[in-house]
Amino acid sequence: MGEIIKVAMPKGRIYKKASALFREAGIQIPTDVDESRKLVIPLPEIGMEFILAKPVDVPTYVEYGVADIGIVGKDVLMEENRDVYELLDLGIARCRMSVIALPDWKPGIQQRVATKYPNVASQYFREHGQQVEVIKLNGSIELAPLIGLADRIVDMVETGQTLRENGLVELESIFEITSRLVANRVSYRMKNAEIQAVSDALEKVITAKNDAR
Ligand SMILES: Nc1ncnc2c1ncn2[C@@H]1O[C@H](COP(=O)(O)OP(=O)(O)OP(=O)(O)O)[C@@H](O)[C@H]1O
Ligand SMILES: O=P(O)(O)OC[C@H]1O[C@H](OP(=O)(O)OP(=O)(O)O)[C@H](O)[C@@H]1O
Repeated sequence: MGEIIKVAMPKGRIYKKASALFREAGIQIPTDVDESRKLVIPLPEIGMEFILAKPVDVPTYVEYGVADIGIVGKDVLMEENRDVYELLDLGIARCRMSVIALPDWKPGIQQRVATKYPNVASQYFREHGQQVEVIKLNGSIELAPLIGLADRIVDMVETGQTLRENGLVELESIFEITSRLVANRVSYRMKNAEIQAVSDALEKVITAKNDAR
């Protein structure tokens, strides 16, 4: 028997997609974690222990080594800038990070930008030589231009439904987002066989899916 791998799993929309992927890879992880309030879930039968975390905190648990591996969106990795080893692009929870505004938006001096991703937004506007004031929000970002808090927002677009229903337009897509498998750098060395086996099993399923496209 190998060592137990501690896995930081994000609660919410990624969990559902990730659990489906794990199961396709032959790793029978539970699908009903949302129905319980339990946060640490021992799964000795598959050599794992799940830590159910808020998505944005996953890289923190992995960097500090309290989780050996984790699943997290590229958006969070870009924003949090934690020292973790990115093992695999899982290809799930696909969306993009974009700059968004009302259709009549015009460039101006010292504009305000609202976002859940202040580091990503600040870097983007710095690189584009635009001076903006970045305002951090925690959700419903699309509200900000509608009610005059900000001129533009930086947020995720998946289907575009939120934009359409609020009369907003995408000015530019900054980068593509999918969920990633990440590992703690020390764990990756110490529990290499176990972690690599999980990564390989997932990669096989992802490659088969890509080939079928
Ligand atoms: N509309 C979307 N389509 C696809 N993936 C998305 C979408 N929105 C977010 N994601 C991905 O899912 C991750 C988690 O999003 P989710 O909405 O579950 O959590 P959250 O809003 O950060 O957390 P919480 O709801 O607990 O505050 C994001 O970091 C991103 O990678
Ligand atoms: O293009 P769409 O398919 O409409 O998806 C994009 C929306 O999904 C995310 O919001 P989420 O559901 O996480 O809500 P919140 O960030 O406002 O809490 C994102 O912040 C957008 O608002």
